[in-house]
Amino acid sequence: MKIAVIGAGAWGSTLAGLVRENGHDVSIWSRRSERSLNDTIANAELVISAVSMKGVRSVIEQISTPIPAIVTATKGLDSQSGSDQALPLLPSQVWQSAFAKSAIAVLSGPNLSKEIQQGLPAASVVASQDQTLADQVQRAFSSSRFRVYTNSDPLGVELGGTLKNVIAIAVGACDGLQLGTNAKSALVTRGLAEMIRLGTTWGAKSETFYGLSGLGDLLATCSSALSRNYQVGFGLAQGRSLDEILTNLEGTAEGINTSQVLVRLATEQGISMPISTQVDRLLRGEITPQLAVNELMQRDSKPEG
Ligand SMILES: NC(=O)C1=CN([C@@H]2O[C@H](COP(=O)(O)OP(=O)(O)OC[C@H]3O[C@@H](n4cnc5c(N)ncnc54)[C@H](OP(=O)(O)O)[C@@H]3O)[C@@H](O)[C@H]2O)C=CC1
Ligand SMILES: O=C(CO)COP(=O)(O)O
Repeated sequence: MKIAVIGAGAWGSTLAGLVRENGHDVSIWSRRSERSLNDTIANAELVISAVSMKGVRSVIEQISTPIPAIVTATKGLDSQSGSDQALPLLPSQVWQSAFAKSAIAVLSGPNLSKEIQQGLPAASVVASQDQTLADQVQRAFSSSRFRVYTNSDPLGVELGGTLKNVIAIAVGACDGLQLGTNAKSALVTRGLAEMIRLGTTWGAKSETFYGLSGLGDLLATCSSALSRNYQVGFGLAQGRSLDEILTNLEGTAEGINTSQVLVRLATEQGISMPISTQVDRLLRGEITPQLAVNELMQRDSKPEG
């Protein structure tokens, strides 16, 4: 297949490597490429977008050629949408609104790019309402070291990968404060409950969040110092400023933008997101990591659920 990958960051380069290894004809575009974006994607049967959320709209605006099928691997929420109770758009929805006729799939899962680049085994999920596309993408990526499942709940798959980044910041802070394994397990579990509460209110299936793109990615991101989101939380707990952390961070931590968009809308909609709310306050410099822990521990007693 002729495949074009947009974005030559950590994830775009890794994804390009996976499909190239499977014998596909792969071209990759970045802002530093000499070849234009439109030339790069012309005649591609599949376009894979792995740009960070802040680049999605600007990339789309540059495209003037039709695209038959798009796979988006971005994990974020669009900050230009989602006011007055309207839901913020997910990356696939931004693509779909610009390319109404294109088939769209999302790729998400516990996929720390550095481990995949080292050749370590991993699994992922491709979700689409178009089963033919999901099957095609599954075949394009599957190998003895990259196992791909299909899923028919793209909204749940995309939200899982997006929301877990906020929880990973919380867990990074928990580890930075050396609060122990019990606290970390509680955060991950209650974080998942929060993801499911919001996700199902927004229309995703609860069971999707127990799969690779939800719980799977939550576990990967919350247990690895390779995660940029985890590193942000860890650094804040060690007393470093967000500016200093971002200056030294290798790559994008989507949870920062996601928490802002998410918490604003969850508050408007009356959806309880206590962990995400404390992460948002922490990132805004409104609270210290230790005070955020105190606030979470001293919330009103309630049944689990
Ligand atoms: N790294 C990982 O392990 C994984 C990352 N992801 C997700 O993939 C996305 C990209 O992550 P990653 O590659 O790690 O991040 P990097 O920081 O390594 O790369 C950022 C990417 O976004 C592009 N980009 C950023 N701003 C713009 C802009 N204004 N216009 C156009 N392009 C822009 C960059 O383009 P350019 O190439 O031109 O510099 C680059 O390709 C994120 O949403 C992330 O959550 C998902 C799974 C795993
Ligand atoms: O999404 C990821 C792993 O699945 C990458 O996590 P970070 O963006 O936190 O590095």
